[in-house]
Amino acid sequence: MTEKGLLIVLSGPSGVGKGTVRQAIFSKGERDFIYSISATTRQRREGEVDGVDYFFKTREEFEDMIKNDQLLEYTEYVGNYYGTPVDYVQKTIDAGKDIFLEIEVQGAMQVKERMPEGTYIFLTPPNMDELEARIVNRGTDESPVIRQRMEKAIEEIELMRYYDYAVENDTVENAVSKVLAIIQSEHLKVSRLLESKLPNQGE
Ligand SMILES: Nc1ncnc2c1ncn2[C@@H]1O[C@H](COP(=O)(O)OP(=O)(O)OP(=O)(O)O)[C@@H](O)[C@H]1O
Ligand SMILES: Nc1nc2c(ncn2[C@@H]2O[C@H](COP(=O)(O)O)[C@@H](O)[C@H]2O)c(=O)[nH]1
Repeated sequence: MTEKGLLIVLSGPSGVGKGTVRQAIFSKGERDFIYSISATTRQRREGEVDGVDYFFKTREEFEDMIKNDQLLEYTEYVGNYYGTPVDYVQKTIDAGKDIFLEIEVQGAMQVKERMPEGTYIFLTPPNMDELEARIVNRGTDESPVIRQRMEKAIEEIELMRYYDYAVENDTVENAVSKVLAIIQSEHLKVSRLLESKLPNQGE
């Protein structure tokens, strides 16, 4: 039996460092991880590339994706749609590769309903002042949007209990090693399960 890839959902409030931690994990090159590129109707930020950071869509295009069942999950977050194209996720897992979804909490809960076998990791900030400082220092959002993101963050942290793991992103290095340890242990669980299903070689 071929081992399927893991579905890894890295979630947590905006600005906590999901992207930073995920990129640091990918650049270590320890496994052949794949990133699930989301679709969004949000305006492209300076430096963002269509098809690399996001698939940038109009609202009409996004609503067509919803109608055509092309999304594993989607949500409206601070005035824009965000969603995960389903085909790519399924094909990657079937090909035996691990796929990372970097998404907010409402979407993560939808994925958990559909794919409970996934690994759900919630990244937490050391405290709320540090979270706000990270969003402000990133310099990508105006004050009203920062306020909305911080209000959302309080609601999102309430839902942390529905995740399999919580990892504090105090330093990127610490968070990366904790997430990698979780993935390694999830792989071990899958391998042991597969071994237990093989016919006994000694018989
Ligand atoms: N451990 C850390 N210590 C200090 N700063 C950090 C840490 N991790 C990330 N940052 C910084 O915090 C800011 C937000 O990080 P990042 O964009 O990765 O967050 P995110 O959770 O992916 O945000 P979003 O969900 O809005 O895309 C960035 O400027 C990043 O450099
Ligand atoms: N439910 C989903 N949330 C997503 C997806 N892609 C990104 N996100 C999350 O949205 C917020 C805002 O992102 P930003 O790029 O505007 O800062 C953040 O928490 C992202 O993780 C998705 O496909 N589905």
